[in-house]
Amino acid sequence: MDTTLRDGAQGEGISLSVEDKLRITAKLDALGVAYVEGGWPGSNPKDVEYFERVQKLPLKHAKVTAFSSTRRPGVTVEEDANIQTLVHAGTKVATIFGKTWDLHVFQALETTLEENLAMIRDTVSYLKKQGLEVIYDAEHFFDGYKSNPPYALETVRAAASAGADWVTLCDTNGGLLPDELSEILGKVKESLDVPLGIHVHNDGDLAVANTLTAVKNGAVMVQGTINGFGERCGNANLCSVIPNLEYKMGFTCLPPGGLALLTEVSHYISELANVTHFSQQPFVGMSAFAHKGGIHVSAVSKNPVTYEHMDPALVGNKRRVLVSELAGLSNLKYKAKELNIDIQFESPESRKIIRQIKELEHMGFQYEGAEASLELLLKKAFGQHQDYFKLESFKILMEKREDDGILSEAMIKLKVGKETVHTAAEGNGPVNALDNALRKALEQFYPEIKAIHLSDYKVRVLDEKDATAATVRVLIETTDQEATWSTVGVSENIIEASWQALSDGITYALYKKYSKEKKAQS
Ligand SMILES: CC(=O)SCCNC(=O)CCNC(=O)[C@H](O)C(C)(C)COP(=O)(O)OP(=O)(O)OC[C@H]1O[C@@H](n2cnc3c(N)ncnc32)[C@H](O)[C@@H]1OP(=O)(O)O
Ligand SMILES: CC(=O)C(=O)O
Repeated sequence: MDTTLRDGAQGEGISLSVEDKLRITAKLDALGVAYVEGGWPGSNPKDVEYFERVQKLPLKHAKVTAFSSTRRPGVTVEEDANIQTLVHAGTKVATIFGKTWDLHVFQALETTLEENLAMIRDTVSYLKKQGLEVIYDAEHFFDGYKSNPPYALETVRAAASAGADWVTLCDTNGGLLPDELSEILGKVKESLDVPLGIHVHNDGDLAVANTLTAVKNGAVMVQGTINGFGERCGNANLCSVIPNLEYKMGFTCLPPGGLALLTEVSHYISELANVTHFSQQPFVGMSAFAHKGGIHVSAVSKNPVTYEHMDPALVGNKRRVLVSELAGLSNLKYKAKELNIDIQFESPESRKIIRQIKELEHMGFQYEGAEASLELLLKKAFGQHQDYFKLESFKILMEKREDDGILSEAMIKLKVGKETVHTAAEGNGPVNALDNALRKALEQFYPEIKAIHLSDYKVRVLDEKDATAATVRVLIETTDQEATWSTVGVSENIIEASWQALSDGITYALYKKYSKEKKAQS
């Protein structure tokens, strides 16, 4: 059961529109998730609209479930607005959370232990009478059990005897240890005969471990979120839970082919949630199968099992090799093959380029984040590059006027083939002016440049103690309709570092286009 749209949306910085929620529901359905918890209709109009519209989605696998608490103390289910909105949400499944922990009964609900049991019973039996499948989430089950074992068991028995189809044990505060979970789950199984689920938070960084332990001990429903989004430190990350269960433990969670969609789904949901995807996320992160150390790459080239716990393709991810100051010849070999560069590996040039990369990284260049600059460097080292233009000079003027803000203007002189071009352009800053002047100069020769734009510009000060004289690294991301590529520049002068990255970005675009055309012709 995926709860990205409900508990995931409780994560700091996550806000999904109705449209986003519908698209995520369809994506989770395509992945093959059995239950999608879509939200809490009694909470806000967005979720009410979602439940209205989700009924029209043609879902193949997923049952959509709506969430709510049990009725409030001292009111009937018919009088409780939350329960009534839940019933009108139009789903066939409802998830209800109720209190297990006596401390919560006294201090959060401010009621009695008996009334809490009645709230659970009344709510579950009412929803069953409405013909709904009911998942009962026992909030704080483990903390409740530690505080008062008989009462904790009584709450879940109340839900089961009222007809709950599932009882989910929750580690709501996320501080549980796997051994504690096994022991308590064992006790629950002795006194409850209903399918058990598990819902854990990640405050002790153990949500995945606890979830796997619960499944090993008999839980048959897992609740979690894509990328582990969720309240505080998040929920059990389904992108880790699913491959561990399927690939390592032999359980089936998704229909055939589902596992291989996991990386795509994880990135898609990050994108819609507007959250940068965590590169080191196990299984689905960009770095999950990225090899940097020369020793690792050497061995992986011989047999990937040497440094990979599984084949990345099984979860739809792929192997990457990074070239940096920690590279050996093996990194270069792998990268050259990937980039289609013809290299004599045992040649002095290969050793020379590795040395050059290490020296450049020592100066502050960073090629693992700037693969386009690396590709150009390798092409140059092996005589396979082409100069599409050559800089003769540039000049930048900046003028601050009292009433008119800051004006930046760049003048640039380039050689393209035998012709010399001289142009000027303004910009809202010196780098923008330089970028505009460079494009203006080149557009008459390479009109395709119009389709290219800068999509990111990052500056990092490398040696802060030198204050304004410090070396800076500029990383630029350039985009056309098809792809995005990154380039790097390093200098004590921010304009020079920007120029290096800018000109590499444009050169790479031209190289990409013309090498594609050359290939098509041959
Ligand atoms: C463990 C979990 O993640 S549970 C899900 C948590 N998610 C959310 O809270 C997000 C959605 N929540 C909301 O939109 C709002 O909190 C609402 C609409 C549900 C309630 O809003 P309000 O009526 O203004 O109440 P408020 O949020 O201040 O307090 C929560 C109330 O629910 C009560 N409550 C808490 N758990 C339960 C429960 N299991 N059964 C019944 N009532 C409960 C609390 O005692 C408190 O009651 P009080 O107002 O009498 O003190
Ligand atoms: C139900 C729920 O979200 C929790 O206990 O964490």
